[in-house]
Amino acid sequence: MLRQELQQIIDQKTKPLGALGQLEAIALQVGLVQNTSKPTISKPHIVVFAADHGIATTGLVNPYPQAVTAQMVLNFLGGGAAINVFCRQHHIGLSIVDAGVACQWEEPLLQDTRLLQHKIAAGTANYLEGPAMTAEQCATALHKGREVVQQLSAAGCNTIGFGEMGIGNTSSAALIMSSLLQLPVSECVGRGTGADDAQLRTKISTLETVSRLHQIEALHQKPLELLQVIGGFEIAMMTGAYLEACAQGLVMVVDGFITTAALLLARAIVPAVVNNCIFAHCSGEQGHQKMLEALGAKPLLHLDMRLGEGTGAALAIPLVQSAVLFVHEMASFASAGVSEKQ
Ligand SMILES: Cc1cc2ncn([C@H]3O[C@H](COP(=O)(O)O)[C@@H](O)[C@H]3O)c2cc1C
Ligand SMILES: O=C(O)c1cccnc1
Repeated sequence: MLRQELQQIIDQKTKPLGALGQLEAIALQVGLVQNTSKPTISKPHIVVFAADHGIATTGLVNPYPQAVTAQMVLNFLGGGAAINVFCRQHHIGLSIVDAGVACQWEEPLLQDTRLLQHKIAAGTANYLEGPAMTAEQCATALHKGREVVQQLSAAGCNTIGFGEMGIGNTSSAALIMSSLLQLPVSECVGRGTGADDAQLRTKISTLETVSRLHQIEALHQKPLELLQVIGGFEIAMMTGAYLEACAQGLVMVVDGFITTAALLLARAIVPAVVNNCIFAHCSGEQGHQKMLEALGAKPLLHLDMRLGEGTGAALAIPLVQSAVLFVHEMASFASAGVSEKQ
């Protein structure tokens, strides 16, 4: 049995039993995902999906203006965002996807292959007024997310993390969490990019209205409908991306609040998707810890980060690499002539 074989390899390394803690669990998990006693991390990659949210034009749920989404996409392409810094530091590949940013790019950006152009529409519709997207838009977004992962997998990437950029998307994530975990909206909504007390009260009451309007409580076994009525294009593409990464046998490193909400959707569609997931960190966004508990996840890092973009995943990928490297490179008690426990 592979599990026993891997455990034995780990236990025979020159260290007290279990002394590499969570790294040992990760080594075992990566071996099982890759179905080998010699796990490897090759071409680790982060994909940032960017899209706008109709609700963000109201200013009821987001401290920053909608225009920041497009501005941050330009910042990603210019190499100046946090995710750029961490990916450069750790030699992680980075792709930026326009899933539905509310702007018209001009030349030469339209020809710039570093921005994957999968714009479904210029932002979702405002879900205070109706469904965020049509069923067709939702299906197309899921499919595009799958395609992005297929291409990376075909190019030799076996470890992937997802990030997002979309002003207002902590609201979609909170509604997804509320429905799928059957929790009151108020327990799922956090301050996002920094709502003050008054803004937080408005955000909660607005999202409670949305929850009633679309009866999201009743959609907990209908993840696609839920995604369609209150989701975002970046969240839909991430959901498809998780499903494809699972189908391709990739290791997935899960980032923060919004990316975990997309994973909750993917899990509602294919429960086994979580077997391939390593949880990078516990975000400072209220609600993330409860999401992680619901998934039975033990995040690697606790840094009070609440940024998104895949930043937590980028910081955790080196730890996953360390876990795999010790399996390959550490001596065993026998090979190094070290005495075992009496
Ligand atoms: C400059 C800036 C850079 C960011 N990078 C990620 N986010 C994060 O904040 C947004 C969600 O928060 P909310 O729901 O409160 O709008 C997302 O775009 C997320 O990725 C950013 C937000 C800002 C302002
Ligand atoms: O945890 C996250 O991913 C997060 C939290 C707040 C704002 N944006 C992202």
